[in-house]
Amino acid sequence: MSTTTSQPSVKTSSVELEQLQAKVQSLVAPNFCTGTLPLETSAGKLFYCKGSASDSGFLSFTDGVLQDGDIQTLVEACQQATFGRGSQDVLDESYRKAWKLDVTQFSAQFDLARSGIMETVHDQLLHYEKNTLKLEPQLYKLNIYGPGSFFKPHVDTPRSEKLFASLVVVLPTTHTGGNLLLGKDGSLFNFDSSKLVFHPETKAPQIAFAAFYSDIEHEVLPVEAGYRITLTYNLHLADSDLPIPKALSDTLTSLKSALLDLISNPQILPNGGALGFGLLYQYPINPKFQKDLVKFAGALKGNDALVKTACSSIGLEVAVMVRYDLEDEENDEKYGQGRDRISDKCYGVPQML
Ligand SMILES: O=C(O)CCC(=O)C(=O)O
Ligand SMILES: [Fe+2]
Repeated sequence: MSTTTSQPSVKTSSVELEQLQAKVQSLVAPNFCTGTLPLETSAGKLFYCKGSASDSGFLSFTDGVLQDGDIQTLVEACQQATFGRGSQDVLDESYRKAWKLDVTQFSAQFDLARSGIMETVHDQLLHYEKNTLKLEPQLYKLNIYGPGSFFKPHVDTPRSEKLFASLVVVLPTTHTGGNLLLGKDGSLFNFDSSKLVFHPETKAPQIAFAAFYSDIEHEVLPVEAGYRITLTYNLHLADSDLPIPKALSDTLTSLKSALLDLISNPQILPNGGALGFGLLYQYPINPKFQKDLVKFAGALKGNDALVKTACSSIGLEVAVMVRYDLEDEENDEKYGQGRDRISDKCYGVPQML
C-alpha cells in the first residue's frame, strides 16, 4: 500500500505503527465454517463402480442406518488414498490411512449446488471479497475412513492457482472418532462429524460439512469404530459480477479509523512512503509471473482481505508483493505434505504493500 507520492519508501518505527499492528493482529475474520443440513431421500444414494459394469453397486444413506457390511462392499471398490509429497503422489500409511474413489468411479445424488452450502461458505470465507468474486466447487474424491484410518496434520497443497478453500462433506454413517481438527492441534475447531450426521432428536440422517482455507493446517484423528465417508471438494475462485455489499462491518470500520489515525499523523511518513503488512494466510501463486499477483490481489482471505478493503476504502493504493525468504527450509519440510503437491507451484508468502 502506498500514499500517492514519488518519494522512496521509508521505514518508520513508532508507537502509532505498533498500535496499528496490534489492531490488525486483533482482528478476527472467519477462516472456516461448518454446518449440517438434512439429507433428502431423493439425494440419498451413492452409485459406484470398480471397473466393469458387473462390479457396480450403490448405497443408500437415507433408507435406515447403513451396516458396516454394506460399506465394506464399497471399500472393496476403493483404492488406498495417497497424498502429495514433494512433487510426487505417495502412499504412506504412517501419514495417511484411508481409502479413496476417484470421481470417474462414483456418482452421488447429493447435489452441492442445490444444497445451499456454497452460499454459506461464500459468505463466511469471502466475506470481504465477495463484491467481485465467487467460488466454484470441484468435486475431488470420495474418501472412506474405517477403524484405524487417519490423516496426519497437513495443508491442502494446490493443483491450481485458483484454489482458495477446501470443503469436506460427511455423509451419514455411524462412526466414532475421525474428528477433523482445524488449526494446530485443533486450535481453530474440532469438527466431530460422528455427532453431527444424525439429527440429535429425530435421528434423521444429515449432511455435515466443514470448509476452510486450504492453507490452514488440519488433520483427521483415527476413526475408532464404524466408517466415516466423505466427499471432498476444491473450491476455486472464479470471476463474477456479484453486487458490491453496501454495509461495512464494525470490524472494518474500526480498522479504517485506526488507519486514518495513522496516516493523518504528520509524524508518520511525512514525505509519503509505503506501509507493509505481512499476510496471515498463504496463497497458491507462481512467483515467476508478476502478473499473477495483480489478479491474486483480488482474492485475499479473511483478515488479509479485511486489511486490503480497509486500505482501499480510505483511498490508499494496495499492491501485493512477493518477499523471498531463501532460507525458509522449515516451511518446505512442514508443507511438503498434503493433497496433490505440485512441483513448480506452491503456497507463497507474499507481502501486502
Ligand atoms: O476428511 C476430512 O475431514 C479432511 C480430509 C482432508 O484433509 C483431505 O482430504 O485433504
Ligand atoms: Fe486435507
